[in-house]
Amino acid sequence: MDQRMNKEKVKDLASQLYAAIAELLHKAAALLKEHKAPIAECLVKEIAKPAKDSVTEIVRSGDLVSYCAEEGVRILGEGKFLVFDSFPGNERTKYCLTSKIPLGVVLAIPPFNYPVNLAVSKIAPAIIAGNSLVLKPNSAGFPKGLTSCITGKGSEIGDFLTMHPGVNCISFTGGDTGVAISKKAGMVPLQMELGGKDACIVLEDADLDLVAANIIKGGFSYSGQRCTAVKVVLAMESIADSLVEKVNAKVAKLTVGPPEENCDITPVVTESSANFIEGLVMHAKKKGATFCQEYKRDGNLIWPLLLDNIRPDMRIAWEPVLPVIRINTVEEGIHHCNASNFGLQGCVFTRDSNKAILISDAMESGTIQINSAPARGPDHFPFQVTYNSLETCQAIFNLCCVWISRFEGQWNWITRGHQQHKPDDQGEDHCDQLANSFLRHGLIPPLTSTAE
Ligand SMILES: NC(=O)C1=CN([C@@H]2O[C@H](COP(=O)(O)OP(=O)(O)OC[C@H]3O[C@@H](n4cnc5c(N)ncnc54)[C@H](OP(=O)(O)O)[C@@H]3O)[C@@H](O)[C@H]2O)C=CC1
Ligand SMILES: O=C(O)[C@H](O)COP(=O)(O)O
Repeated sequence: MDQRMNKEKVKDLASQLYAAIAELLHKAAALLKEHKAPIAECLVKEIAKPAKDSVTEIVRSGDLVSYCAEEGVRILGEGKFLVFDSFPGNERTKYCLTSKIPLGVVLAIPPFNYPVNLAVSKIAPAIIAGNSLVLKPNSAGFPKGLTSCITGKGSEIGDFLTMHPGVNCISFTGGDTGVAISKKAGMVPLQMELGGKDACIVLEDADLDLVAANIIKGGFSYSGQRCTAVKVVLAMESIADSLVEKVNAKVAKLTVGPPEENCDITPVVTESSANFIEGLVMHAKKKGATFCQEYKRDGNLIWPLLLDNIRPDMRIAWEPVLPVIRINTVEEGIHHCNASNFGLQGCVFTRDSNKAILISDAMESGTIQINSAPARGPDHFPFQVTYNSLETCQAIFNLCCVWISRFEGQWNWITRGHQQHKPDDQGEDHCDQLANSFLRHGLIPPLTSTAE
């Protein structure tokens, strides 16, 4: 009896769910912004992100949480209404209503480089859509059970989490690890944002001052460790000398040192990262690349370096090291860009808008910026990717499809369409799952048995 009453209560609450969660998210956003200074300090200490960029990341994350709350209530409130006779051979005897329902438990795994922003970009959409969430590695501020945090090394606990039968969706951002996860995870929806090899194609007619400024911003901010960093410059031979000169002049002005002092270039995240970069630099040197600056390293701190006359047979370096490949035709540039499997973003610099559009179309990357460096933000813009960067979309819900038959003047609800969630060990049905979801959200009190 109590169970039934609670299920009724769940139905009553359904219309309030999104609005109630949106309120929680707005509170979380306000908390994030209120505590931006101590949280940013953690980023400075843990990942050596320059202090001002760390604060920006927290503020931007707060804004994103609020944005998800606002958009979520609108988007999730929308459904579809289809009529049977819109497909050949049918009469209007049936209708179909679709709405969105939660997937269940979402496992969120963000990377090191935007630990707050890329965590909230998974948390907020999952939560507003009515899911509960397990985050590796951090989370706070929601009712008990709605979000959980499991810390540990990915190499040790990763398989346990990603192959856990209670997980209904995995939202991952990182490198090749995502490819391995996709092979192990089985039949759960995956949202993957993986690495990018973002190319910057520069044509003869480009505004070279603008290009140089964007190469510096795109290639060297957070020491080149953004997935949207410019990773290779593909410059037409006729302007390459002039462009390299302008970029070099700006590289010389970059400050190098600790994140606390807001230096432009700060230590890369781990010693193994620094060793990896050094390996690539040494390989390029052996193969005859032109070093525009002296290669300099102190521990994990690597001074910014532009490597000119890079050829495709060199294992091209990135992070605070930026390679320049000189090209003679646009086709050559497109070919180098498309040789990578990591088509996250790219950019084209030219004054010719027709060419810009044609080249953008030919570049096999999710997003191409014209006359501007690659960037994910503003965070509400679509962030499309191709190939091993995989599909990206942070909205997390199932489409709940309801067919309605009109039969002899009556409306019959005949089926509830697909639900991709895995039933748990207790064989929860959809309504139980919703009820438990509400419980987890703290929107209804726990069931108490009055039967005895
Ligand atoms: N496309 C995009 O939007 C973005 C992509 N990136 C990419 O992320 C990469 C850098 O981030 P990084 O953190 O080094 O990436 P990794 O792929 O190494 O790690 C990403 C996350 O996965 C965890 N992990 C590691 N092994 C496993 C496993 N077996 N199962 C489950 N989880 C696991 C890591 O935990 P642990 O740290 O404990 O190992 C970490 O939390 C770069 O390639 C960058 O291009 C970064 C930002 C945005
Ligand atoms: O994916 C990343 O590395 C960050 O989300 C980059 O965001 P940005 O390009 O807006 O700095």
